[in-house]
Amino acid sequence: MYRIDDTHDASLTSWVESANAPATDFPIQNLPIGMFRRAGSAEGFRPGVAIGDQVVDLLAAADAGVLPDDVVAALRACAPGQLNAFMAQGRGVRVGLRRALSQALRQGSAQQARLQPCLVAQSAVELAVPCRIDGYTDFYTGIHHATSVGKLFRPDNPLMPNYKWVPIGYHGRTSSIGVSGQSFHRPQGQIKGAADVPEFGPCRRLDYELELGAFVGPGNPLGRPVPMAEAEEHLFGLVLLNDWSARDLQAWEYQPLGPFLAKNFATTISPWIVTMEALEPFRAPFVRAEGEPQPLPYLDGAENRERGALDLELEVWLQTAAMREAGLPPERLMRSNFKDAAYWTLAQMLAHHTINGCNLQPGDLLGTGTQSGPSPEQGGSLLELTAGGKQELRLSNGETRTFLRDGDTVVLRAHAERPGFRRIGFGDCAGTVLPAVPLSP
Ligand SMILES: O=C(O)/C=C/C(=O)CC(=O)CC(=O)O
Ligand SMILES: [Ca+2]
Ligand SMILES: [Mg+2]
Repeated sequence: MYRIDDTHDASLTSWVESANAPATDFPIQNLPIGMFRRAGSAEGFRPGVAIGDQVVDLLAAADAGVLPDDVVAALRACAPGQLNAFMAQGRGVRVGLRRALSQALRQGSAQQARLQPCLVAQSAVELAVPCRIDGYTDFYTGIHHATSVGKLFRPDNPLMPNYKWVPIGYHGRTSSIGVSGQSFHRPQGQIKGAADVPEFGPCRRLDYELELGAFVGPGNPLGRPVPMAEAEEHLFGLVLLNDWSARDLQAWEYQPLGPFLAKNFATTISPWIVTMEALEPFRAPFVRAEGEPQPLPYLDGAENRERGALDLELEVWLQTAAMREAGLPPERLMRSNFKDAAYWTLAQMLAHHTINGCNLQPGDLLGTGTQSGPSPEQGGSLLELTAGGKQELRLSNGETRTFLRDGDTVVLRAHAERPGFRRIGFGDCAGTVLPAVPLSP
């Protein structure tokens, strides 16, 4: 088990000055991992770590002799643009990288001269989906989201009786997962019309969903469930995830098999994977309130009860085309906290996913489901914030929204903070809606 160590020390500062700014998402205590290349170049994407407004080129750092041998071997085993071989190694190698970089990037480090040439400005790079994602599963752990969306879709039966026993999920699609900066065309399809005869056209109720995505590190062999006591060892780290949703397509198509074309046209993730180690100081007890069903034994465990939850602030911001043209920044629509929103922990999602023998693989992505807070203004989707499209949201520039318009950019943000520790951020997860593509005749 990994616990807080000197890499979390709040007094640590870096010789990369921008990493010491109080508002940075990427202080020396974070060290998230992503895939980058110089903007506009045709070179392969390579592994990097964000520090302040810079990226440490990890292969260059390996050549400079700054990283331990097992870390270097795992990084060199990665195919271009694919972190999977590194992810497969598990916690030991990941902690080795964290400790080595924490030492080398510290103020006063003797390795500064060797590491300095391995830095590239974030403003000069482009980022990619960090690994090959063979499997993507989206859970439904946000109980406030499940209850309010359930009321809209099924007024008599909002929260199904299985909800408090089974971490509900569905298998999503990997081909349309993109990284922050992704833009996508408004989907079109079948929309429920009068008398159960559908209309065809562009989605009129386009929405976002505020989620976290957990990347799997080491996988499990087919037929061998991961017990709760080992589940955390299979988690690599977290990103933000926007599960763009076409609510009108969804309402018509979802019964009986669940989401299909309403959710597979685009999914946007943030580029930097914040490791489980960086989040260590923000673990929180997982408590089931009095009177709630206790998890079945295969979803229960001492470590999960003690520290299965995560204290993470989540936010949704919107920048409309008019705001952009007027030079106005995005505006915050809501905030929630993962520990108040999720009915199941990451470890429970992972253990449940494998209990039937299903094999997870390094680089698989588990979406948490929409993380709405307990009060109505904490909805993690427009569907909730506008009561199903019935109450317009008024923006500070005078515009209104029920659902997304073409040109809208949605930005998800997250950070963890706690007295005595540095604030850890995730960077932006931004995506923009483009107009629907007319069908060719
Ligand atoms: O049928 C329903 O109740 C709703 C299903 C979903 O919206 C699926 C989903 O993406 C769940 C989530 O993000 O929490
Ligand atoms: Ca979702
Ligand atoms: Mg999606």
